[in-house]
Amino acid sequence: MNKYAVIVAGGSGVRMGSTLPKQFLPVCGKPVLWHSLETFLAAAPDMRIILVLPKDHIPTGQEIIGTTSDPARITITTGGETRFHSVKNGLAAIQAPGVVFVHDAVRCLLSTGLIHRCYESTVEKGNAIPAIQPVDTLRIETPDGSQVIDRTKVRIIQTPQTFFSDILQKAFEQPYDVAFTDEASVVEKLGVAIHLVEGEATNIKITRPLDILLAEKILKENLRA
Ligand SMILES: Nc1ccn([C@@H]2O[C@H](COP(=O)(O)OP(=O)(O)OP(=O)(O)O)[C@@H](O)[C@H]2O)c(=O)n1
Ligand SMILES: C[C@](O)(CO)[C@H](O)COP(=O)(O)O
Repeated sequence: MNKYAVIVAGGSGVRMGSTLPKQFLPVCGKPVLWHSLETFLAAAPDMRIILVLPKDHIPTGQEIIGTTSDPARITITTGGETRFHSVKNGLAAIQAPGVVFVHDAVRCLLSTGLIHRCYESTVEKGNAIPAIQPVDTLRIETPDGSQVIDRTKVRIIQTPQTFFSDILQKAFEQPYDVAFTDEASVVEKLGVAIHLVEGEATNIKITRPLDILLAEKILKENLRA
């Protein structure tokens, strides 16, 4: 079956507060984005990657692709106004039916094992959304204050969110809604059931400066293991 990774790197990284968007910042000497590309290239020899980049950073992206182990398997497309629009642009570059992994470029610590788990679960159940359990106590704000909620019923959602291309492309024909914070929310609006798979605690989304330090530490430990 054809395998496509749509790796979205079209954001500006406001919460990181750096001039250079966070996907280009170094972690262990290589750009964040490079680590994500290499893991997808390593996951399957027939994996093709569609990399979604901000318009102004396409030359930087091309340079990074040139330093990967297989630049020929990576094509570039331009990002949009929101993550939804960037994913939609990426999906437009898919030429033939297959399984599609939509992944945040800034979750650069995912393992090939997680990619394989998502693939197998998609083939079996139609889609796969990585999720982990919260470790903190959770409260929801109410008009009177706040109420504790049952954390055993809550999951933290990650990427790669994995689907068959036909359903994903159809879902992304829907008009944009601010409630679309990930692919699962877009596909679910078509009435499709969403299947969670076990995510990884180390599959963090690099968002703030602290996350760069955490990513360095996790990557060094992984390399040692
Ligand atoms: N218009 C956008 C916005 C986000 N993304 C990508 O979606 C992923 C997750 O988004 P997020 O962490 O929110 O990134 P930013 O939007 O860049 O960060 P911020 O919200 O802090 O500005 C990132 O890899 C980001 O580059 C994208 O491709 N296109
Ligand atoms: C897709 C995602 O990473 C799942 O946790 C998340 O929803 C992206 O959110 P952001 O607002 O773009 O950071």
